[in-house]
Amino acid sequence: MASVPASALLETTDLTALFQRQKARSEALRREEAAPRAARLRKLGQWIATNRTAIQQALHADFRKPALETDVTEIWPSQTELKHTLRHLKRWTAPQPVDTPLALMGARGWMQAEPKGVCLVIAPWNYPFYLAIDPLISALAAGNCVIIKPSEMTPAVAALLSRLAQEVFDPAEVVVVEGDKDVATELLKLPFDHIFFTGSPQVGKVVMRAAAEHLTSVTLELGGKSPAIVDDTANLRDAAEKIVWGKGINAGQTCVAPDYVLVHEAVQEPLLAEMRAVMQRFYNPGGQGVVASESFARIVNQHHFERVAGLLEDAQQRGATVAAGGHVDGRQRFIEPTILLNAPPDSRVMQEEIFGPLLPVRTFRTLMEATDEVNARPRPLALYVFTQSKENQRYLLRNIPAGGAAVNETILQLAHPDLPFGGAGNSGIGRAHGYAGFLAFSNEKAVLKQRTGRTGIKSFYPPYTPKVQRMVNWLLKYL
Ligand SMILES: NC(=O)C1=CN([C@@H]2O[C@H](COP(=O)(O)OP(=O)(O)OC[C@H]3O[C@@H](n4cnc5c(N)ncnc54)[C@H](OP(=O)(O)O)[C@@H]3O)[C@@H](O)[C@H]2O)C=CC1
Ligand SMILES: CCCCCC(=O)O
Repeated sequence: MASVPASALLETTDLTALFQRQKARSEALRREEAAPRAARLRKLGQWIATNRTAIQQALHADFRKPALETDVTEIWPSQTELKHTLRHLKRWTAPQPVDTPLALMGARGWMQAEPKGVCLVIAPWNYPFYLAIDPLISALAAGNCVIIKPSEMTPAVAALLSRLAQEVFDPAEVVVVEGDKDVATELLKLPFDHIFFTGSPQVGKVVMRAAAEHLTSVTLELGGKSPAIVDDTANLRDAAEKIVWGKGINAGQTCVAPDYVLVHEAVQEPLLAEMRAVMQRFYNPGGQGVVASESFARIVNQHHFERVAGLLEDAQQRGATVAAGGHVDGRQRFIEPTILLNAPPDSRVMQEEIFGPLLPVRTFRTLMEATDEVNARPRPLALYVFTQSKENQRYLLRNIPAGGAAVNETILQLAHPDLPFGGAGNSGIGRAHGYAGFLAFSNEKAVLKQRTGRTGIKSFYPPYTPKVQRMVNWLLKYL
C-alpha cells in the first residue's frame, strides 16, 4: 500500500521499513535513463487531470477554497511544472559539457546529474496539493524515491494525496505518510538524502537541525514579510488590482502574498481609493458583503483564525485604523480583506508574517526611507515594486535583498518555470521549480576525461627541478 495513515503506524520501525524499502529501490532507479521517469510523471499528470473535481472538493472541504482558485493556484501550477519538466527532462538528464581551460587543454569536462536517493517532502497546509506535487515532480524527474508528509491541518487533501500515491506509484518509489508533526519528527530521524521542507522559518530550523545529524542537504521554502512598494510614478489602478489580488487569493494565506504596502505619501489616498474599489469589484459585486462571496476562502483552522484576528485587534489597540474591510466572523473562520493605516512599526502585524487577509499600508517620502524600513526586517521571500521609473526600479531591486521579486506584478514570479524560486536568509535556502528544482534533487557529478598519456600537469611532476620552477613561474604569470 502506497499510503500509510499515521494511525496505521504502530511504531517507528514502520517508517524505517518504508525508508529501507525506498533505499533499496533508489539504487535501481539510479541506473535508469529518462524514459521511465517521464512515464511516471505522465501517469501523475493523467491522475491530476482525471481527478480535478476531487482535488477541488478536497480543498473546499479543508478551507472552503473556491474551485476556480484551486484550478488556478493548485492544479494549473502543478500541470505547468509537469509539462515543463517533461519537455526538458531528456536535456536535463544528459551530460552537460563545459568549456576546457587552457591549463587543461586536451581534456574534456562535463556535469552529470545523479539522483540523490531517498527524499523527504514536508508540505504545508496553505497550498497543500501544489506544494506537495511540485517538489514531487522535481524529485521524480531527478530519479529519486520520495516520502511525502502532508500537513495534518488539511486532512481532506492529505487523504487525496494518499489515494494519488496508491493509485499512481509503486510504494517503493512514492509513499505518503499522513500524520502530525510527531510523525514528521520521527521521519526526520531517518538518513534521507535530501529534505524539501515548505513551511515556517521556525520549523525550518527544526528541519535543518535534524538534517545536520546525517549531513542531509535541504531545500527550505520558508516565509516572511514580503513588501509591496508603490512609488509616485506607479499606475495606481494597476498596482491596486495586483496587490488586492495577491493578498486576496487563498484569503491571504500565501507565502508570497504582499504582506504590507509602503506607498509614497503623495499617492496614498488615490491608491487607497483604487484598492477599495477593487476589493468591492472582486469580492462584493452584488453588495451582499464579502462574507457571502463564493470567490473568497476561509482561514484554515481556529488556531490561525485566532492568530490573524489577534493581529487585527493588537493593531487597533495600538492606534491603527481600518481603511477598508474589518468584518470578522469566528463561526466560519472568516476575516474580510482589511486595509490598516498607521499600524505602528512595533505592532504584531508589522513584526510577524501576517499570512492572512490583513494589509497594513504605510507611507514613505524617499526610496531610501522605504528601503531602510524593509531592510530593517529579515530578508523577504518576495519584493514587489510598482513603478514606471526604470531608475526607481533599479534602485529598489539593487538595494533590497530578497528571495525573488516582481515589478508591477505580484505572485506570478512563482509561476515562471525558468525562474528559480526560493528565499534569502530567514525566508529560505535553496531553489525550486524547473531546472533549479531538478538540480535541488540531484548531485551534480563533475567529470573530467583525460587522453591517455596526456596531461597538462606533467610539466610540474616531481622532482621539482629549477626547470619545473620556471614552468610554474610561467604558469602563475600567464594562466
Ligand atoms: N516558501 C514557500 O514556498 C512557502 C512557504 N510557506 C510558509 O509556511 C508557513 C505556513 O505554513 P505552515 O504549514 O503553517 O508551516 P509549519 O512550519 O507550521 O508546517 C509546515 C509543515 O511542517 C510540519 N511541522 C510542523 N511542526 C513541525 C515540527 N516541529 N517538526 C517537523 N515538522 C513539523 C507541519 O505538519 P503539520 O501541519 O501536520 O503540523 C507541516 O507539514 C508560513 O510561514 C509560510 O510563509 C508556505 C507556503 C509556501
Ligand atoms: C500559485 C500560488 C502558489 C503559492 C504558494 C505560496 O506562496 O504559498
